[in-house]
Amino acid sequence: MAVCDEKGARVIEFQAVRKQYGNGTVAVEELSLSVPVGTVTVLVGPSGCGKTTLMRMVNRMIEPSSGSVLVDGTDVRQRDPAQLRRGIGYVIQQAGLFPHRTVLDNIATVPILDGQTRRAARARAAELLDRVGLPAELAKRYPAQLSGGQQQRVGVARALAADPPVLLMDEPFSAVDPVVREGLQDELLRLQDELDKTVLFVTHDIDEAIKLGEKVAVLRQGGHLAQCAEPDELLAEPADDFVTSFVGRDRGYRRLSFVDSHDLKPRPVPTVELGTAVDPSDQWRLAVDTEGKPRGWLAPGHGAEAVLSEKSLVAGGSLHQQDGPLRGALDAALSAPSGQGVVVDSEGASLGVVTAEEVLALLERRRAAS
Ligand SMILES: Nc1ncnc2c1ncn2[C@@H]1O[C@H](COP(=O)(O)OP(=O)(O)OP(=O)(O)O)[C@@H](O)[C@H]1O
Repeated sequence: MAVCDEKGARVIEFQAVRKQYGNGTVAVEELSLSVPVGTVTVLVGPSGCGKTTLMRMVNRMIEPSSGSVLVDGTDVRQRDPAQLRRGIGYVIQQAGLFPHRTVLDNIATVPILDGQTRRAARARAAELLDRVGLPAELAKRYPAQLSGGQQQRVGVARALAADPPVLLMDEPFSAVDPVVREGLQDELLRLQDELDKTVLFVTHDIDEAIKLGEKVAVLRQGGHLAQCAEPDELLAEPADDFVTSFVGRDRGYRRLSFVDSHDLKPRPVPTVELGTAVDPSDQWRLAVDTEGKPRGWLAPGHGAEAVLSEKSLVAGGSLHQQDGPLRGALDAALSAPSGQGVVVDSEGASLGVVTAEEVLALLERRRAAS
């Protein structure tokens, strides 16, 4: 049986928990898993594999048939459910907001129940609105007057309002489109950097799991824990055929997200500055602004303009942040019209270029060295 057993403090601990529903369905089968303090642990697996059941056992919305769930070292059965839930934020798909309360009052609900004055709770709610990246003018709107992504942000703000040490998030971003979803994921990572909550996050999307989880627990049908590992390890060494097929065919490429690029050396590239005169050339040249930030490429044969303007340029590819994950470097090279990925510093100024060949050669050298 795969077990996720960290040394050190754990906030949530599942000890041989099993759940069989009244109709005989075994949703979770003798599963042990611990969620370390201050980490994001993701439960991922196909539909019906028991993720939600497992998560809801933490706040006693569902009771296990056998085994125990501990929060902060105490069996949750010894805790009063209402009191237990105050210390556990809960975010669900479609946000689950109260439709007849304004955004601000939705966020302030739990602190008011907790005994805060309406004024203090609303002030805190306004602060949280800002923290989850929503403009203050949305405060007086009702949930139906928000987009799906905005509603999800309000859902996250509401869960954070009582400042709970633990957050349960059940497919919170699955109802929004991929672009909004990516924004919400980035926001969660940024918030987590500041807040250091212990988060148990459920998704059926392996990409989301790998992006968000410091630990990823892969479940398979019948609530079996197939593997629990850091994302990099999951991609590098899937425990069995099920995990291999679940993490997908392009896992080699995706794994580059966890490989650093500190020894990748950008090469100098011929550059031309926007707004200046340029001569013709048979090479691709990188166009930059006065601060050295890339603005696009000037194709071979172009030039001889009195003043170089944006309309002469071919749009550039993605940019690779110096020392960022190697996937970014390969992507920059593959997406650039010149085949040369631009490496930028923290200010966004160009440091030079790398080709896909150079990225692969670096990987080869590292492999040989290890
Ligand atoms: N109240 C219930 N009574 C009987 N069976 C249930 C009940 N709730 C869930 N199940 C069953 O238990 C299994 C696990 O369900 P659960 O909702 O935990 O899975 P899940 O992994 O969260 O699925 P999804 O990704 O589709 O939300 C499923 O087979 C489901 O049909």
